[in-house]
Amino acid sequence: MKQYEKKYDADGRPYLETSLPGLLLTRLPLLNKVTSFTREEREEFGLMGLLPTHVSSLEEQVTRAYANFKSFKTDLEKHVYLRALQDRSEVLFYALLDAHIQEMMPIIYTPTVAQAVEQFSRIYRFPRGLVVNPENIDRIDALLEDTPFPDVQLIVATDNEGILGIGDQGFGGLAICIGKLSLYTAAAGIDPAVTLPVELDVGTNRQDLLDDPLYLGVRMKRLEGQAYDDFIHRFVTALQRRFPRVLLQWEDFSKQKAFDVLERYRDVVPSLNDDIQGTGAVVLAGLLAASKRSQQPLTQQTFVIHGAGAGGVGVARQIVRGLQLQGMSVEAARERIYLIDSKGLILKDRKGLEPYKRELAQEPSRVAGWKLQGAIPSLLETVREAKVTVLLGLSGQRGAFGEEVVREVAKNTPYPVVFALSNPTANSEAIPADVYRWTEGRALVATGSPFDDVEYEGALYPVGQGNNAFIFPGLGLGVLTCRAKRVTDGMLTAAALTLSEFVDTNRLAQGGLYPRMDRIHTASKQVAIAVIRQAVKEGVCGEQLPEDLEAHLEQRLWKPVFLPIRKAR
Ligand SMILES: NC(=O)c1ccc[n+]([C@@H]2O[C@H](COP(=O)([O-])OP(=O)(O)OC[C@H]3O[C@@H](n4cnc5c(N)ncnc54)[C@H](O)[C@@H]3O)[C@@H](O)[C@H]2O)c1
Ligand SMILES: O=C(O)C[C@H](O)C(=O)O
Ligand SMILES: [Mn+2]
Repeated sequence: MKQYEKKYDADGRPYLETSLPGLLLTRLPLLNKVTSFTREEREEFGLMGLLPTHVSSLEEQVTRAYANFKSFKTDLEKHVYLRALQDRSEVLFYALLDAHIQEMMPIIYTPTVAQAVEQFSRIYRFPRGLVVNPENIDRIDALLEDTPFPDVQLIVATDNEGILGIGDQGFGGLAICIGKLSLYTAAAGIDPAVTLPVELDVGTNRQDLLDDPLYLGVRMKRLEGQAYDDFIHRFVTALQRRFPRVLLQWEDFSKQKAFDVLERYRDVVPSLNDDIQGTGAVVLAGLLAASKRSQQPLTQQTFVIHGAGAGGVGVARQIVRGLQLQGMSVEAARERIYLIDSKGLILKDRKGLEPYKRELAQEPSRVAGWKLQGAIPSLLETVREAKVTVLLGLSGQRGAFGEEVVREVAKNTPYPVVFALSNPTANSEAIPADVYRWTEGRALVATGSPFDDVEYEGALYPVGQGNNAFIFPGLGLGVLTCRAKRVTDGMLTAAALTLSEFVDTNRLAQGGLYPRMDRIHTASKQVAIAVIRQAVKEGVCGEQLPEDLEAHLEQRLWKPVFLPIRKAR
């Protein structure tokens, strides 16, 4: 169904043209102006007696919506309110978000989105996105014909197995795709009408979900092996047929599947895995900012990555690229990175070592002289013996960076770097206030979920949010704008370098390694420009763009304003 067409009047002013009846306009989130339908529109669409007398401005509506938002006590209630608002009027939702991004980001995204995922079958309201499951995959071409908008350019899809740090969530993972796409629009001005969240409902291994009478997903154990691969393959090939230029973001796939799916399709459709690549880029940006702050070159650091899944390995790979740019060989760079999973330090001689961990496993000879309690070095032992200076947490293990470990890092360097990147907040490897205390305020800290700035001994330390949200919206804007055929590693590195330069000097001097969240628009635009320039360099652009990219981007951004609506004649 074509809901509307965007047109321009004789003076070049945009308006929406639709043939739908008035009542439907009040039910469709991209057409609904709520109390802002003008007198002319009310007249033209037969809404005269159906709406309140006063015609509100968008600002008045934002004020009213904000008061409503404030009236809710819990974060989950606030989330439900915002999501319902989004389903009622996208313009109002994004205008409200724009005005209060710092306050509302944690409600639509981490940490509250984790509760929304867990409670999804209880808070469900309106359909949003596409649900693909083993019962309808046979008709995938027909499903893709029925999307609410005919020009899908951007998809976030999940198989729900590794949601944030809370694991297999079955059907509820759709809430993450919705949240990520909201950020694409809020941060990078992507038109909501070209986005589509996709639920790949391939089952769940959570017995409690399967036993829950209210659970909304397919009631079966997860598809695995060939059946899983076939399912994904049918989805991707149907997408290629229907939306050949769509950018596909894989989200919260777990471990081996995350790597397999990314590799299988990254040269087939423009696609990225946010947890592997977006996270890698955002962490490299933070490390470069840390290095600027401490005046200690990246090449002199020794890294521990705690957690060797999509996030951890993605970060390791991107650090290797960062070190290569500074003149190190791949081999030397890999030797600097110690990857730790639930079994301890990953060594090359481990039996049954998963393929995606191999490139980053260390030679056993490198730990031969270490003083160890057991056969495999623990986190603490690795930090001590390898003289680690940078701790990166991507394990989802709450409190994994305890006092002993952090103090040990602080012995090895004047500027210990501690990034507790696991989400949501409850899964954070450390609490920033503790880290500052344990390091006498010397640490350079970042977290995956938002934390308040910390006051320590009279000084204020802003805690930067090291979250891929600083990468994917700008990356997507860049890819869509130049119609890039691929998402390359070079584009992610370019995004990281640009973001690292973006933190202002004052904030950096206080130890803030990422911009404040209310600068995410400007940061995303700069990321987009860097991505486009890199795409041009690598010859993967599908479109020639004008020299003044900033102006070009500015005029193509979707903005939350009510456009006039006219009846199609
Ligand atoms: N800040 C960000 O932008 C960002 C981005 C991606 C992931 N993350 C976070 O990283 C965490 C992991 O996500 P993922 O996508 O890599 O998941 P994943 O399922 O792919 O991998 C999880 C990994 O955690 C590790 N792990 C589990 N228990 C451990 C233990 N006791 N000790 C050490 N390691 C252990 C394992 O190595 C496992 O491979 C999550 O909490 C997620 O929120 C943060
Ligand atoms: O969703 C986030 O907040 C970041 C990341 O993609 C994650 O899985 O934790
Ligand atoms: Mn994720």
